[in-house]
Formats: sequence, C-alpha cells, structure tokens
Amino acid sequence: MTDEIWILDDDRGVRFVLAEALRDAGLAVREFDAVGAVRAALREARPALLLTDVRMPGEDGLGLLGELQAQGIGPVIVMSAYTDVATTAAAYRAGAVDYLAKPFDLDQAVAAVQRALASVATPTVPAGPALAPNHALLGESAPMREVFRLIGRVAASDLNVLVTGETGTGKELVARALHEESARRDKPFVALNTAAIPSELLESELFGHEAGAFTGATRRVAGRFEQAEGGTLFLDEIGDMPLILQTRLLRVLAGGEFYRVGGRELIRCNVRIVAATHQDLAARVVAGAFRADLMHRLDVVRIHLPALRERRSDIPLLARHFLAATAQELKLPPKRYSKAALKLVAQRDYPGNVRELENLCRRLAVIAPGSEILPADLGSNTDAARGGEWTDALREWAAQALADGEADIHARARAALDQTLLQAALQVHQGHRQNAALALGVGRNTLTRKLGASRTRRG
Ligand SMILES: Nc1ncnc2c1ncn2[C@@H]1O[C@H](COP(=O)(O)OP(=O)(O)OP(=O)(O)O)[C@@H](O)[C@H]1O
Repeated sequence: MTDEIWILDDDRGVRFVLAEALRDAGLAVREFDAVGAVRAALREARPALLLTDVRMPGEDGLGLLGELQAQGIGPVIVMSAYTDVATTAAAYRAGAVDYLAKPFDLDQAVAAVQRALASVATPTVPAGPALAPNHALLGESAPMREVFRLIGRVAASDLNVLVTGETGTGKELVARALHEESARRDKPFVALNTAAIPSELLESELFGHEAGAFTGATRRVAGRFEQAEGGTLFLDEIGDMPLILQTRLLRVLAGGEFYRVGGRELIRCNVRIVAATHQDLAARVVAGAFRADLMHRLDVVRIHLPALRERRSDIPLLARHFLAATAQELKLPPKRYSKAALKLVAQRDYPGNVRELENLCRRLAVIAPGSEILPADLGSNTDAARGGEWTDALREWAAQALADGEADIHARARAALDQTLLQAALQVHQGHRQNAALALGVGRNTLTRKLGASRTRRG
C-alpha cells in the first residue's frame, strides 16, 4: 500500500481543486480520469484511500468499488452529483465509507478523507444484492441530500431508526426507503399508526390474539409483528403510544419474543423497527408520557425530515412530479405549469408540508381546464402574488425588447399599462367612464385624456 490518495474523476476541474486541497492538507495525491487507469495502476500499487466519481463516460465507478472491496482495498469515498436514495445506497452497499454530494465544499471533502483515513480499521458495509428500484422520495435540496445520505448509510444495518419531522414531511416514505434499501426488501413492510388505533385495541393490533382472548375474538389473528416477520415494522406517531403498551413494546424489543393476547406460545420475532413522531420525544419523556428507555431503544439512529419551508428549492420538482403522477394515475391528459403558475406554487406556504403541496397539485391536475396550469387556476391569489406575476411578464418583455435594441421602451410600457388598466376598469364597469375612473383612483379627465383615441362605447 502507498500513502497516496487516489482521485478518480473524468472532470479535470474537480480533480485539480480536490488534489490541491488534499496536498495543502499534507497528503500525497495521484489523479486518474478513467476506471481503466486505476485498474492498471492497481497492478503495481494500492491507494491509502480512493475518492471516486460514480457516473463517468465508459465504465462507472460502482463496479470498481465492488472489485476493491473484494480485494480488501480501501477505504473508498464516493463523490456524485446524484444524491438520490438508490445511488447513495448503492455506493454504501458497494463498500463506500462516505458519500460527498457534488458540488461539495473542499474543507468538507478534506475532512471526510481525514476521517476515513483515521478509521481504516472500521469494516465496510457488506455488499448486498443489486440496486433496488427508485423511490418516490424526491428532493435535491441540501437537507434532503443529507436525508438520502443517512438512509443510504443505515439502510443495510438492522439498527432501529427514529424518523422525526412535522406532519406531512414524508416520514413514512423514509421508512419505506429504509426497507427497500435493506436486505429485508423482499419481506413485508408493515405500517401501523399508533395514534389512529384506540388504545384498548392496540395491543392485539401489535401482537395479535388467540381465539377467545376477549369478547368478539372468534379466531386467532396475527398482529403486525407477525405480519412483518423478517421485514420492517413502521410505527407511526409513536409518541402517542399509551405507557402500558410502551412497557410491553420495550420488553419485546429487548427480548425479541412475545405472546399473542390470550396466548401461551412464545413467538420469536425478527423485525426491524422504524418509528416516527412529529412530537419532541425527549419532552414527552420529561413530561412523564414516554419511557426514556424505550426512546433510547428506538432512537438509535435519527433521521430528521426538514419542514418544506426549510427546503423550498424542492417545491418545483415536487410540484411537477405530483402533477404528472396524478395525471397518469387518473388517466388524464398530461398538464404542465405556466411559468407564472409554478412561481405561485413555489411561493405559497405549506403548513401541512409535502402532503399539502401534493393535495394542491392533485386538485390542479383535476380542475384546471387547459393543458397548461395558469395562475387563475390557483384560486385565492393574493394581490402581491398577482402583482408578482405580471411584473415578471413585464420584466421578460423589457429584457427582450432591450436585447432587440428597441427604443422608447418606457413610453411604450406606460402606454400599454394605462390602456390595460383603463380597459379592464371599463370592462368591469360596463363602459361607464366615471365609475371606471373612480375605481382606478384617477380623475375622469385623466381617464378621458389617457384613453385618447381608443375606442369606448360611451362616456
Ligand atoms: N420527498 C418527497 N417526495 C415525494 N413525495 C413525498 C415526499 N415527502 C412526502 N411525500 C408525499 O407526501 C405525503 C405525506 O408523506 P408521509 O405520509 O410520508 O408523511 P408523514 O411525515 O409520515 O406524515 P404524518 O406525520 O402526517 O404521518 C405522501 O403522499 C408522500 O408520498
């Protein structure tokens, strides 16, 4: 093994800046522009660490990762602009110890290299089966990339995960992604909303019951734990679980076995638990409503989903996705957003987070009459929003006119503005000049003057 850091990237610029930063940090660096070049070099030497891009012309980086892992060469850090769950998880499965989302901060890259070098003794994640299909969990913003990175990092392990975040932020989708990216993906994913089940039924819902266990229990029923055997059990709104059941759940998690309600047969279970809450569990613990020991058992890895307002840059992507998905699902002709409508969608507030945005887009897919969604389809526009939309159009017009070298833009724009306002007011007031002038807040004479030669029905 050499002490060299090898950088594999087809982008010369990336190689250059990265190599400089690493050399500045006192490390020896060697650069490669293709997988083949690394393979050739491996015949004579081994890197102390490899930093590699994933998608490159010719062979991609992931195949190489598998080979390195098989030969015990590493650690490897993957750099990629593709931070979707599938790519990230595939990189970790192929043995990467870290994942840098491009564009990355150079200090962050150097720190990742130093971290990886310091923990060379740490075993890498074992290689798993081929790449799972993509998930509906979308996002390009920095906080979502971090979520994907975490999912990729912990999916393959059996660690319990606590997903936190406001309602509608996608906690269940994260739980599904963890399942899909794990070796359990061919086994069931079972979800249970703890808050939606009356507490007296929750125990039997979780652990099942025997015939005759209680009034109405005519036959044996398997609970969610049994249904999820070998797979993943998603416990939503865990913060609302009654204390008595928390105690029971804790015992099951600790011992890995349980009895059905009214049963005598001890059932062993192999289930990965992903729990979710929109509440502050630690505060629930302080308030005496949640068991601290259960919290620690569930909260081994925490994945926090930011509210949609903290990742507004994801809104257009999500909005387009929901519009297309709804059209496809309901077999409607495809629709698209006009620029102004998409801007309005992106500017709105969504206290209900992604779910609220999804509902809005579904409504638009169904109710908007044309193939293009217009601002008017969004209904309750605020004045500010309406204003924003026409000034945008004006800005575009002006930019184009200026680019075309047109003269007298200001005078023409003013004339057009006046005419547009006056005509709109006259239309609303059925051609009555006095009322139109009043409504606009201009004098009647001004209005007559401005109208000039333009046609009006009466005065
Ligand atoms: N990042 C995302 N990409 C695509 N769809 C998303 C995303 N986040 C959420 N959704 C969609 O928004 C809706 C709400 O998501 P989900 O049910 O996972 O939220 P939640 O946080 O579990 O909500 P609650 O706390 O109310 O149970 C779902 O229809 C889901 O498909």
